[in-house]
Amino acid sequence: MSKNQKSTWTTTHLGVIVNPTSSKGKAKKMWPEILKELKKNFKKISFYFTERKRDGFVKSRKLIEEGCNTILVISGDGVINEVANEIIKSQKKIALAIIPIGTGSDTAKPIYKMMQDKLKINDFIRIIKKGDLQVYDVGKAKYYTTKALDTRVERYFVNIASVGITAYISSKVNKSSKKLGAMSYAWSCLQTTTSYSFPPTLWTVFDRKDFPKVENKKNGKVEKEKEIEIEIQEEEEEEEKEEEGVKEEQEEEEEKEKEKEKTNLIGSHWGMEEKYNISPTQKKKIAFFAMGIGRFFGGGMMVCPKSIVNDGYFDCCVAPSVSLKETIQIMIKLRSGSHLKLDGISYTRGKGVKLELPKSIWKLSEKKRKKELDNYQIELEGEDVGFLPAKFEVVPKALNVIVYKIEN
Ligand SMILES: Nc1ncnc2c1ncn2[C@@H]1O[C@H](COP(=O)(O)OP(=O)(O)OP(=O)(O)O)[C@@H](O)[C@H]1O
Repeated sequence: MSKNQKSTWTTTHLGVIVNPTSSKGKAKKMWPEILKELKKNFKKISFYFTERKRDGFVKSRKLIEEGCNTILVISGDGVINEVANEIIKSQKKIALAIIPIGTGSDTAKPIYKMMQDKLKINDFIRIIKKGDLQVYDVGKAKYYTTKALDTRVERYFVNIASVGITAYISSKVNKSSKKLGAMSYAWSCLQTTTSYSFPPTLWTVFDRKDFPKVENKKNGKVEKEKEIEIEIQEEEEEEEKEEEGVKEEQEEEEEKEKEKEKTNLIGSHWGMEEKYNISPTQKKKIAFFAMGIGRFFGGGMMVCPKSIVNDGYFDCCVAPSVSLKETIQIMIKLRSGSHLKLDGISYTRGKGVKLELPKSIWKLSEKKRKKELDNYQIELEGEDVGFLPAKFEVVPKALNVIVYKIEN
């Protein structure tokens, strides 16, 4: 295998998964033409349409059982994620290929070196047949799927995972008809920025590796990190003052004990500490925390512009909670990746990340806590999948992807 971990792959049995609903039915319309071309190039083809949400998991398991050695996904990021999960879990050497037809299609952007919009069906098929295979790291996320925080699952991601306003936006976009196409994200972003309450969040990066410092430019200034930093300690003290006199001393003691038990049970110790070097836990009100194997999310926002798909690290980008105007400024700069120059943006690498809820959340009534958890959602490849607390780890070189290589 060459230095950049590329090799050539011959597809002997091609499996295809088509999401007929992705990009408002575009994949379904294009399928007859795609199938005709595929038949000219591949001897053995099996294919399925996804019939409902999460059907990508089921249909890709079928293709793996049928012995396919390449699975081509014709869809957006959501179904790509489902198929990638089954390929990784199978532990078989199966190549993932993509014809990106989705609303956002962010996963495919590094794979096709941003050329995907210029490529025609024939080009995609030629690339898949040529079989330039690249090894990808993937992320493994462990999080809660219910607001009662009683069900915990693991799921892989091949592009970006994030929490904060970005996950909140994803949940809004996914509930919408996506009728504005890629603009759906921008529209929901504008609507959400005015209604989202930026919550205090705790995060720990494991095996942290910092980039050399980027100089801040005056015209791109947002409030200094120091100014927006909210110490959770202060908040807790304030809340405690408010609570003073409301509860009997004994009741308070009992509550503290219960709280301790609960935070110990939920996400406070997930075995990351033994495995990696720990950096100090940060406590801040944030706009978002994104960690990337890939570079893009939200339909073309380059949140992790320095990310390398197989360096063994997540690129972690943390945006502070600032004013509405400045949040919009960050969102605009995300399109070109120039947000890294803004004050208050933190950008580092790590092999693992732990994201936790502030302790103050346990002082809320169950009803209020469940409502507050809307601000602590997690999105993987644009799908809102669950809630904090959560841990994320890089699984190095876990997936083989057929990529576009510029030919001389
Ligand atoms: N036949 C179907 N009916 C309803 N939902 C489906 C169907 N097939 C797949 N899904 C679900 O649709 C969601 C979105 O799919 P996908 O990501 O492929 O398209 P998209 O939303 O247009 O693109 P992107 O994620 O790139 O914005 C996924 O959660 C998937 O499970």
